[in-house]
Amino acid sequence: MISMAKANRVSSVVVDRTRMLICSSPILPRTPPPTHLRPSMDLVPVKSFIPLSVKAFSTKSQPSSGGNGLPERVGFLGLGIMGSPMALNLIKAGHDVTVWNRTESKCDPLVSLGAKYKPSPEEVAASCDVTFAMLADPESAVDVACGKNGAASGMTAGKGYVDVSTVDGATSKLISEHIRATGALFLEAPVSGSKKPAEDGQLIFLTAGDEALYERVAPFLDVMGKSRFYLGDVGKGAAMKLVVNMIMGSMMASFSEGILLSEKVGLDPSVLVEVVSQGAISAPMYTLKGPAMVQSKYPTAFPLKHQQKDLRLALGLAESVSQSTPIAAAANELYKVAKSHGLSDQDFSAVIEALKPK
Ligand SMILES: NC(=O)C1=CN([C@@H]2O[C@H](COP(=O)(O)OP(=O)(O)OC[C@H]3O[C@@H](n4cnc5c(N)ncnc54)[C@H](OP(=O)(O)O)[C@@H]3O)[C@@H](O)[C@H]2O)C=CC1
Ligand SMILES: O=CC(=O)O
Repeated sequence: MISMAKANRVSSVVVDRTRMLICSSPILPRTPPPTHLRPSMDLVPVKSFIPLSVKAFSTKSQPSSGGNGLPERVGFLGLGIMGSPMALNLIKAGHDVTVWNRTESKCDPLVSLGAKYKPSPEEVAASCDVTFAMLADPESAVDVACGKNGAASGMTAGKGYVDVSTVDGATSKLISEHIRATGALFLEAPVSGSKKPAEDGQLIFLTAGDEALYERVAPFLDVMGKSRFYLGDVGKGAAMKLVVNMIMGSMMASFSEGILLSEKVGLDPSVLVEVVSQGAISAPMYTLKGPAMVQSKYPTAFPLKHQQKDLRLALGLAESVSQSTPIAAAANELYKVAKSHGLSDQDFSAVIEALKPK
């Protein structure tokens, strides 16, 4: 179902995976649970632990089968900027997709294209072999997976849960615990790449958790993405994603300062964007967003509130290993100011507004 060119790109990363597994670093030290993980939350209790049987699944990435020879039924929870195009690509590729979203109306376009609808995460999980979740933040990811009528309540042995939201490692481990207690398998698989790569099936998956599930869902990841990395134990995928987005948030803050400084000293900021694009610090992100930023336009691809969330979580990760991150800490403050100016739902490039005199 994927083109040969795409298949080749994907397979080259899979070969590299062996090296990545060998190079993986020790597990990070434990950190105190964040507020949304504390016991006051209305979570469905973890059932008694059922040992995993990785032998239950093939270690080959295809064919995609629910273990009964029939095609896997795929669930998708969370149809925001990212989840909608990801689920759409699965439908377009001919998969049997069942969707749920908190705001039900967002399911309609996908249902009109052939998706099934279920009224709760639990019912999606119960009716599907593998369920993906693409949710806003740690709180919503935990609620949808482990809360009342959450996905874990519909999980049983033989099923799989793949959380592609950007969350911290502690959140991912909590969700993993709830899912695995049902006998099902868990994979965290946050994505690098924004709205357009999601639409184009060009995301980069940063996965960790049950390797048998990684192999099993590889055909789906290959529909939605251009490459995939398997990084080891639960938490490693979350950590990789947070480090990448920490760098990205600082880059955007620095670019914003440059645009405004160039303007103030009488340079044309559009020329600055062009100069940057031709040199060693060129980045697709600058080329894509720079021209609009110069015109004070921020069409939302990656909401600013999510970038600030990622910086916050990355700073927590850094603190847990006593790694100094002063640049990211300063950038985080800037995104917080931007949020206080009502820019949460704008693209994260709107952080430049926080540097303008009000
Ligand atoms: N946009 C991007 O460029 C990228 C985003 N990401 C990450 O992917 C995730 C999703 O991002 P994106 O699609 O942009 O975000 P959106 O804000 O567009 O969508 C968020 C989704 O989460 C749901 N949601 C939020 N709160 C709750 C809740 N309490 N209970 C149930 N569902 C809830 C929303 O439901 P509803 O529709 O009802 O509001 C919606 O489906 C985030 O973790 C983000 O950091 C990763 C890579 C790129
Ligand atoms: O998380 C955002 C992205 O562009 O990647």
